Amino acid sequence: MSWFDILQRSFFDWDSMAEVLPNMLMVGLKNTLILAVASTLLGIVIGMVLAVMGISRAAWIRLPARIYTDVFRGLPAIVTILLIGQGFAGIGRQIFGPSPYPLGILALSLIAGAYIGEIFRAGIQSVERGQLEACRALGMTYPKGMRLIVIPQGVRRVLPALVNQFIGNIKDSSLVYFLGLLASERELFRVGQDQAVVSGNLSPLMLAGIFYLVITVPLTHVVNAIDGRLRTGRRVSTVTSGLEEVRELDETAAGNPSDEGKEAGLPMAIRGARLDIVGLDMAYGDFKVLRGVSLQAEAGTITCVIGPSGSGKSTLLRCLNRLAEPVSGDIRLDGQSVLGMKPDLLRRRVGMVFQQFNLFPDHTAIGNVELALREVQGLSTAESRRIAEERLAEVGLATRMNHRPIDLSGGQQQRVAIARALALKPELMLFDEVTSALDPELVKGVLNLMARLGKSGMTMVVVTHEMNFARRVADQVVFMDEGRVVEAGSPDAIFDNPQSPRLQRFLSEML
Ligand SMILES: Nc1ncnc2c1ncn2[C@@H]1O[C@H](COP(=O)(O)OP(=O)(O)OP(=O)(O)O)[C@@H](O)[C@H]1O
Repeated sequence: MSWFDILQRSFFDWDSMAEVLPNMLMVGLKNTLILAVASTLLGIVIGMVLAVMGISRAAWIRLPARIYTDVFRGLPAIVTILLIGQGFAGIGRQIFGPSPYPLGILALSLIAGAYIGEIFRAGIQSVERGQLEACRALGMTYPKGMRLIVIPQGVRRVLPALVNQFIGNIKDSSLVYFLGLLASERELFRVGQDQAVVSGNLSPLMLAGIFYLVITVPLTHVVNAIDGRLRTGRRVSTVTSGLEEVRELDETAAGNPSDEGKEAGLPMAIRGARLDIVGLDMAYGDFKVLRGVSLQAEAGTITCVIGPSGSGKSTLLRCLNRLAEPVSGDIRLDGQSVLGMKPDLLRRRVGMVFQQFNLFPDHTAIGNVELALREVQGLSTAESRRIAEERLAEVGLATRMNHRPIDLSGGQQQRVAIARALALKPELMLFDEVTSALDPELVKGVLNLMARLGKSGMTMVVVTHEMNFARRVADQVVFMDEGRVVEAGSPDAIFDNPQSPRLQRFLSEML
């Protein structure tokens, strides 16, 4: 007999394969899928609990999750399966009857949970900090921001790794036969192995191997395709030049002529609050970032904060909506101290726009704007949508409401972020270097929008390096250095008649 014939008889004996095929399908495949699906689902539940524990700030919550993960990831799967399957056999019999099958699922889940927990944790921690900050700035509580934005984004990022885990469970399910499964519970491997003994060749086992590959290989490719699609959504190609964007915005402004009490392009009537900051101190550990900052902003005015890098401008802004907590001093909105308010209630009154936009990438432009209206303000879906459409139209994005952030230019993204903050009708708006991340030709559109907003009655505090903007639109300009307000006054006083040598030097470098 030739080598070819010997190999064919051993591995590809069609008769042996045909004989085992019905059993392979009806018993083996069914049981393998039940074992793998059930243990992955239970593993996902265990993994999610472990991941949430693992990112807790409390060490006593993190520690048990760590120990669990180390133990179940460190032990060989077969050891865990035997320890659980045989160690708990008596209890298992009382609960589940003579079948060791449920204990097999439990053992596989405990192992999968340890890996899935680490996968989830890595995914959640890979979501940019700005996403949670944006949630909090919109008035969401920490758990709500995690549930609605951070965890779904993190989980989506690790979808391929989760599928790998499912594939791992399909393969590990072949170890469960060590528990002595009943004939009706045999999985693919066991069916193949038993028949191999009967037929005297390896063909039934080969067929089991082919079944494993038929399940796992296409699955990997399908999930990679789904992952790619989820990552970007349906891409819309819209290349708009920055100059075109400015024209669009100008048209929006002209298309909404001012009514009584309403400004061009921003028909929403806004009532700004008066802001008083009194002797504010803030420190990161021992490092004092703000030192006795005091300043007032009348309702409906624009205050531009300028100063060198590291002077504490962003920190001051973050104290105003309590993304950073001051050490001492006071902040008052219309005379009411914000330090006694619940932060999420305060943030419904104080909107914030960030340098990096921090839009939610999985949501469209309109989805970004309506989310907090629904989830924070509790408005109906229809009402949230109506308001979101209005706000987006006002910032010149009526035709791009269904675009995802990835399909918008930086300037358009920043305008969505402004619309998102405006939708909650804040009394005070904070802008943290909102044009610094934009290409130069996109800056003008955003600045023009902010200038229009400033005329609408909104109180605005704007941290900016755009000196021309500050000179043109600010009611007052505040110069900060080393955590202190060094000089504050009208744009003319600050830019044309600076008093302190530090401001003079700063301006000579900036202008
Ligand atoms: N989370 C933090 N932990 C520790 N130090 C921080 C933190 N955030 C900011 N700082 C430090 O606090 C100081 C003030 O930072 P802040 O961002 O408020 O300054 P800034 O004037 O806004 O600067 P820039 O214009 O560069 O953003 C800097 O020295 C910065 O390194």
